[in-house]
Amino acid sequence: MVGSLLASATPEQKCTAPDMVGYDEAQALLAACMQNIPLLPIEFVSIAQADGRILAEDVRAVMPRPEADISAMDGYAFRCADMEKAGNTGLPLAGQIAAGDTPPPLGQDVAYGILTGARLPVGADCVVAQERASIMDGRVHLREQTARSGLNVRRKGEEFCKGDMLLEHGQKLDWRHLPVLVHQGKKQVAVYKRPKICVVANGAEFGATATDCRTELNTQLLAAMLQSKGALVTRYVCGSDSAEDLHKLLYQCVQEADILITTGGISVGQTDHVLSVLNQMGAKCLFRRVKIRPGKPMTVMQLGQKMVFCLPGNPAAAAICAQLFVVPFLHCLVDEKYEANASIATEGQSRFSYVAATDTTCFLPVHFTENKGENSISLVPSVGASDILCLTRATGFVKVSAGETLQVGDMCQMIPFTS
Ligand SMILES: Nc1nc2c(c(=O)[nH]1)N[C@H]1C(S)=C(S)[C@@H](COP(=O)(O)OP(=O)(O)OC[C@H]3O[C@@H](n4cnc5c(N)ncnc54)[C@H](O)[C@@H]3O)O[C@H]1N2
Ligand code: MOO
Repeated sequence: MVGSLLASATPEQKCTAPDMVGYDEAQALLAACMQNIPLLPIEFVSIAQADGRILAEDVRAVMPRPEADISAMDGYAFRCADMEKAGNTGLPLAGQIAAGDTPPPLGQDVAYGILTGARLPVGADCVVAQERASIMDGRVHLREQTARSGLNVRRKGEEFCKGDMLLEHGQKLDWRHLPVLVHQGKKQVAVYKRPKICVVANGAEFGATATDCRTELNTQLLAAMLQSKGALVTRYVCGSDSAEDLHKLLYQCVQEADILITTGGISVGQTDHVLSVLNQMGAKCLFRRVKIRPGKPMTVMQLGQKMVFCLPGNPAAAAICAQLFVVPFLHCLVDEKYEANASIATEGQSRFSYVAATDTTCFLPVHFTENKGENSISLVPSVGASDILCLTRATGFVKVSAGETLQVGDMCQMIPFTS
């Protein structure tokens, strides 16, 4: 089998689109293509189902929080000026207010017992904790503490006022955002539909008949990465080197997914069928191969309205290419603008030097540390594009553009890995 493959070596997979484009050109081609791709449709889900979804509306406060002046302590509420005037005689206790009660307005020269979370009577402007007061003959006396206006009061609107922007469109929702939505009385929230993605690995080394069997890794890696961006991912493996098998699988995936991602089989080897199979299916290349390391075989195609990202097979290359091209693409489906590496880069001083070849933009796994206000970025040792352990040691990557040199001590930008 090995002999026959070498003997019958055929020309590499063909594509009429720009081949071996520079990194910036690849990003520009993708950005231009994005202009014709509509945002994802919107759907309404209950708050209980909103975790992990991307918000498709701006949420402004329809009510303030706190909704009224609220006691922050179990104690006594009164008007400061009344207590000051009363001095040693204290103020008579006019009643008790618990959370959930609607108290009557505060009368002149009286105090109320009040519990944490209870609404202050209109007219009261402070609360003294019960351990800092004493009751004698039904009157409240202060111990050691002088009252001041605002003491132990959670002021109406101190967290936010009616009309304030609470959550912005495009926000990925998690447990932190749900109380805000619930507080605003929302039963449902507008979110973007999850794009359906099929991630397809291929290679006979992952099949049951392989004599030198390998463990397929990339579909797990990519599914986790893209699910965290709001996508619904299904994983498939074509465990053979047959173009027909791959064709069948990709055809099925096109029926079920909005976006296709392949990994492996996109280089120039005899069994790299991804490009030719997709071509046969009618897909057109946006760009074929990029002058980057890792990830040179990275190819993007369009099959009708559907995008197909053909990632390299080497796991670290697949991961970096997904971060560079697929994650910004997903971000763009819920935002109007395409931004490569939309995540905010972190600046630090390089602890290493690196010279990028004149024609290749390099992406290096790095570790970011902060010590006494000094940000450092160190190179994570890696044996190359197949290295999976280096990904666990790295917090992100640094781009060194083609022909550029990074020196020790230079300021550089780490693009953090998105989870
Ligand atoms: N003559 C040339 N050979 C290669 C070139 C080249 O330009 N000329 N490019 C090299 C580069 S760079 C890369 S990257 C690889 C990528 O090739 P493919 O994307 O076609 O990937 P495969 O050949 O299928 O696999 C490469 C490597 O990765 C392993 N792999 C593949 N898929 C997975 C997976 N899902 N999980 C785990 N590991 C996977 C596979 O077993 C191979 O070891 O091509 C170079 N060759
Ligand atoms: O470009 Mo490849 O991804 O280095 O092995």
